[in-house]
Amino acid sequence: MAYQHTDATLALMKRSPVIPVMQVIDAADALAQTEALLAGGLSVLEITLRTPAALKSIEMLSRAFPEAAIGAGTVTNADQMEAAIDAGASFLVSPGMTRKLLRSARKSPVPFLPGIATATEAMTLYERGFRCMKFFPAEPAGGAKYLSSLSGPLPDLVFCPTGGIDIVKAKAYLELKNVACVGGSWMVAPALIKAGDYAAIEKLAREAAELRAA
Ligand SMILES: O=C(O)C(=O)C[C@H](O)[C@H](O)COP(=O)(O)O
Repeated sequence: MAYQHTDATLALMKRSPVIPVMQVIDAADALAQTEALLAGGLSVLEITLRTPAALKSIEMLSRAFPEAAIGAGTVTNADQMEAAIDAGASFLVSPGMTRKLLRSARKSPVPFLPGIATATEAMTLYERGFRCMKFFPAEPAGGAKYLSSLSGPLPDLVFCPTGGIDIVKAKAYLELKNVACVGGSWMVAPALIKAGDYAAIEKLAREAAELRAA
């Protein structure tokens, strides 16, 4: 059975060439990061559920910035999926996929982007009706060359590579025909956040927003 949010997932992936993968410290930081990223032209934002402030931030940001797509990342179990949806996340991302997550995704009102790192995992998801997937961890798993090799036998699949990507690598991934967008944290690096350098975040976001998928 085709995954019901496939078209919505694809539209989301095509909305922006880069999805920033954010770790938020607190509400003030979440707000400042989001303002900088939006000012730079990136409007699909993934807040990882890796910090205690994540869920509350998703709730606050999705109210404050209805023009942006505020999603939840690092969704590794069904309870987190439910909590992220309750907080108002407009999409959900996982580094992988489990049976339970896929079952919950079928009931979710918002798109879910599951992760794969091998041809077998990609085929398993395809068998379950998914066409859109995260390729994680992109660089350690084989990089652009590896992902490009999947497009021959698996031409219907569309990927968002994430993990170890910077602006230069992002450009190479976006040239692949099976890539719609890339994910990464380089424009919201912990050092920039620690220094409160939101101007640099805006500048890096602008540079990322100017990249284009082939
Ligand atoms: O949290 C998740 O859902 C993940 O899958 C991991 C993140 O996407 C990567 O940590 C981002 O990669 P970097 O750009 O190398 O920091």
